Amino acid sequence: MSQLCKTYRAGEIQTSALKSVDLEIHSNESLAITGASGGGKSTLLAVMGLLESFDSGRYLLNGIDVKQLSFDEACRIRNRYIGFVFQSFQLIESMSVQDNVMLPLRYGSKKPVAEQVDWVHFLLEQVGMSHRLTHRPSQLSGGQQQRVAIARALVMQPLLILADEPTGNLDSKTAVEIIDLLFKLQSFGATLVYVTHDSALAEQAQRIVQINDGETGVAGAISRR
Ligand SMILES: Nc1ncnc2c1ncn2[C@@H]1O[C@H](COP(=O)(O)OP(=O)(O)OP(=O)(O)O)[C@@H](O)[C@H]1O
Repeated sequence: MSQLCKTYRAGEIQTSALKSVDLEIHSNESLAITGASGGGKSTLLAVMGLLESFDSGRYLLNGIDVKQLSFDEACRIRNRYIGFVFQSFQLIESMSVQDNVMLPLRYGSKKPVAEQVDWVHFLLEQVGMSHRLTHRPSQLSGGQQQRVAIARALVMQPLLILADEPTGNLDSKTAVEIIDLLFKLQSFGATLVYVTHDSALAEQAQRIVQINDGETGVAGAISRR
């Protein structure tokens, strides 16, 4: 993305969240986004994940010019290629663990239901949650909820995993386990981008980008490896 700008508008109030962001992310790399509170990290992640629009600048996602996408095309690409993990897990309370993970398949997969169920069970096994298939999210610990959210993020085999403070609500031991899990996914070929305030967690990424006051630093990204 280059010279990307985003202003939130609510009536008379305008907040310039991204003023000029230049960022190139390579396939299969891991990138941590850090910076001061209110600097635009979550907004940047939301724009990257096609959850938020932007006003000006250019964003090419896997060669696709995002500005040219219709709403429906953006939804389809988001569901098919991008997996999200949020600080607050964002699981649907009225659904079981299994149904939460299955949800993206309902809209984006033509596989027979039996195959979908097998795939969901396999993923839940990978994140250590296959023993809680029928539980509701509130019946799980924070770390368990995040594991389920990660299984849901993976169910469409996304090329890009976007995680916004994925460990923000977890104790430090569980945080390390969750970050390790995210890196395991990256090692299978996905690109991993995560926002964190925790400098130790940020330093595990191949690159760290600082965003403050809506702008990436003068050097853009700091190369770590
Ligand atoms: N939905 C919204 N409507 C209006 N302004 C918003 C909205 N979301 C964020 N902002 C504003 O945009 C700016 C960037 O917010 P953002 O949440 O992206 O920052 P952040 O770096 O993720 O912050 P934090 O580290 O505190 O989570 C802030 O000034 C914020 O007040």
